[in-house]
Amino acid sequence: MQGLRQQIEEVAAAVRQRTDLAPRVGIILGSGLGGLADEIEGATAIPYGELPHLPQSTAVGHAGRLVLGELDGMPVVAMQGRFHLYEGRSASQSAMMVYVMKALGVRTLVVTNAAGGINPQYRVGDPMLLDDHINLMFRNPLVGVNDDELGPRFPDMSAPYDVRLGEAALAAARRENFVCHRGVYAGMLGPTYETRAEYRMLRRLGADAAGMSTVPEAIAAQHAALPCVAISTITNECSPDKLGETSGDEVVHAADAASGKVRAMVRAVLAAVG
Ligand SMILES: O=P(O)(O)O[C@H]1O[C@H](CO)[C@@H](O)[C@H]1O
Ligand code: HPA
Repeated sequence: MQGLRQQIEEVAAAVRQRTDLAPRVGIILGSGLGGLADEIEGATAIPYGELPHLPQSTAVGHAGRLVLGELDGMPVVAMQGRFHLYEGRSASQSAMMVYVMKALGVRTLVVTNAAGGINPQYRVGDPMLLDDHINLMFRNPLVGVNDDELGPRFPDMSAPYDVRLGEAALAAARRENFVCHRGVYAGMLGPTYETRAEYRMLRRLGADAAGMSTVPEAIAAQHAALPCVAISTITNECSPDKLGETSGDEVVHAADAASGKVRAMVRAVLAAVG
């Protein structure tokens, strides 16, 4: 067995020692969105430090543990904290948990994140369903020898985000009467936020929002043939003509304040998974 697959199996085996629950949906909780895990019933929480091969999660607003249990009757596993490239992780490390979740039984992945709104129509607190992304991290989790048991050497990326499940998330926004955009996420390496000129460039490239995560996870999901839905919360407005200062605390606070909208959308996806 190749190194990565062995690590995946060992992490999954360590999780199985802690709970019999076989999760069907995996949820990655972004900055300020970890509170959704508190709604999981019958929860088993496992700090990443108690699992093999996993680094500590160091990002602000990321608790760093896996939570397994039921959300609206659906068996789920939630990552309360993710691994970013700017924490010094390789793209492969930052995406490994996607394969672990699949090994545990997950068949759908829901990814959430905090992002800067580049589209001038976007306001702080608005959710954005990812329609597509642009990988400007210049890193890819699939670099290296491909393990054909995990997925194909050259995965198709023409539609990385599941349209039907995305529609269910948008329908929740319509039902609950809040604005939800559908747009393109630019994945940046970070940890600096972007300069005015960079935001202007990103807009010209066709991006609606920018963040420092999600892309490696979505690539791994595509590689592993896991349908994926991703939702950003716009935490700072960064159209170049009205750019102010941004801080990590401001981002976490804005994501937390708007988290009820993302929670409603995640629940709608769970209901649509059936
Ligand atoms: O994408 P998540 O993990 O939500 O976090 C976002 O917020 C942090 C910056 O404030 C970066 O980590 C960025 O990617
Ligand atoms: O403006 C941003 N840029 C990159 N990542 C982010 N995460 C939250 N806001 C931002």
